[in-house]
Amino acid sequence: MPETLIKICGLSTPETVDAAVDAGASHIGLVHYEPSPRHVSVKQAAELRARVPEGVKVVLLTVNLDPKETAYALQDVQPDVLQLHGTETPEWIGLLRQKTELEIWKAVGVKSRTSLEKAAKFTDAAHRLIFDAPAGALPGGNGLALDWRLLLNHKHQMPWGLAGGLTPENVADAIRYTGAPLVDASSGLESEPGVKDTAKIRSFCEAAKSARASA
Ligand SMILES: O=C(O)c1ccccc1N[C@@H]1O[C@H](COP(=O)(O)O)[C@@H](O)[C@H]1O
Repeated sequence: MPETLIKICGLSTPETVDAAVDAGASHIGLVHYEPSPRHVSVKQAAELRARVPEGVKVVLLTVNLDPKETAYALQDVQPDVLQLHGTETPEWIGLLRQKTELEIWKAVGVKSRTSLEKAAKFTDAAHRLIFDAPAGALPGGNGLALDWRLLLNHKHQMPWGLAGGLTPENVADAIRYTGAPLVDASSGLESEPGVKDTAKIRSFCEAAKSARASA
């Protein structure tokens, strides 16, 4: 069984970035979205990005950011992946893909099997889908889980990942139940909104790795 990829998102300090790298995360997520308690400016994101060693990928997360701001952020941060967590269309993502070599992930809120079927429209546009709970107070990062049963027997047409309310306590079950090739967590690893807890980051990575080993 291939390794489950682990994305730790919403990191905003050097200490928590280092903790996620040391714990074995494959992806470090930086949220550039002002309404979020995890928002980092382009300058902060570029500084955090610079600490991440080769071999660990950096994901810049934006929400309906306009094309000029997106270009500016990509140029300064130089992420490996751009995660789009708003209502970006396949057409817009397709245009972006023509202009950059970057890997692009599209987050999709899943409330029914229909949501999964509709996500097929991103097949030729994005490189990976991130299945999250439907939007709440924020478009994501609400600590809400989607109904994992919806993913059972779903025929995935492209690479994907599971997000939404993942914690050190439930991530192993999530991996075994859904077979997710990538898990993505943010608010479940915090002591308060926007404040990551390094012990939770470590426990999450350990639990995800042990689930992969026992699957
Ligand atoms: O983390 C945020 O603040 C955020 C803001 C806007 C869009 C997405 C956001 N986070 C992403 O949402 C999912 C699920 O997060 P959670 O584990 O339920 O808190 C994940 O991809 C986060 O990176």
